[in-house]
Amino acid sequence: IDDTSLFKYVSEMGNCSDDMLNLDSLRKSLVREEDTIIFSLIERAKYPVNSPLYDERPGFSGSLFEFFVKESEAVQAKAGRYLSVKENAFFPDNLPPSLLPPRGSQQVLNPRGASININEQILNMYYKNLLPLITSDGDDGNYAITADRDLDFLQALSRRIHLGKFVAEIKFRESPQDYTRAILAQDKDSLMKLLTFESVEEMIKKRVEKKAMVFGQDVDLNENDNVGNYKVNPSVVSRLYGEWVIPLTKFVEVEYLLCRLD
Ligand SMILES: O=C(O)C(=O)C[C@]1(C(=O)O)C=C[C@@H](O)C=C1
Repeated sequence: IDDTSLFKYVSEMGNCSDDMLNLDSLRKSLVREEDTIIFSLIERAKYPVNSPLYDERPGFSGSLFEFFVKESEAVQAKAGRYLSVKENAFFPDNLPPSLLPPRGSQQVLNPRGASININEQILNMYYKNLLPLITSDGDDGNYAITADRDLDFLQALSRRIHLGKFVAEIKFRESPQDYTRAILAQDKDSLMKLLTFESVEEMIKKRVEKKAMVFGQDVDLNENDNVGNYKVNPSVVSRLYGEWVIPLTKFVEVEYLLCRLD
């Protein structure tokens, strides 16, 4: 792709928001999403694992949790949630249409890349790795509120991870030549190397651990009373980012770039 066609592509993007096209401000959005993710993790960790919520149940064609998510997503779809390219449903098939009209198209992304949805992978990671790590054993019967906390947490994770599409778009626009070479060769390893900044990743892992200490401490009026008492183990939050959030964001970035020139 030469500079002229890149310029044409960028100018055709028309009314895209500046915030989504600048790596610094997009990174600020990722930092803000950390707060949402950590608070929703703390909220979910208040309840035990409540495993019957996730078991197949007669009458629900799946688990109670799946039923809860599908019904919640249907309401949110009607209220326009999925009109935003930043939102991806966990069960996107058969969602009802929005009752609100679309809010002016934001065609920042390549249309094929924009439709990438790895929520199935996020959900599997959640059941298999995350829930056992952040919850205690047990069943207190509070299934509806537990499912509500799960969904909040999952939506925050999903939003953060799928912002990788925007990060990838910006990176492509910043170095079109380097990326084009790797995209034409469909070379995932080179793409992964090009988009990786290890120092940024290290900083994120340290910052989320610190945020977990600050957000998760017990606050009372006697100073120093609760030092070291946290609602979730801060190292679990750093692990969450190091093992899942950042790798899945990078996976989305690579998938996006692979179809960027389609
Ligand atoms: O900030 C970036 O450059 C990103 O691509 C995002 C991100 C992340 O997931 O936080 C992913 C890859 C980079 O190595 C650093 C950070």
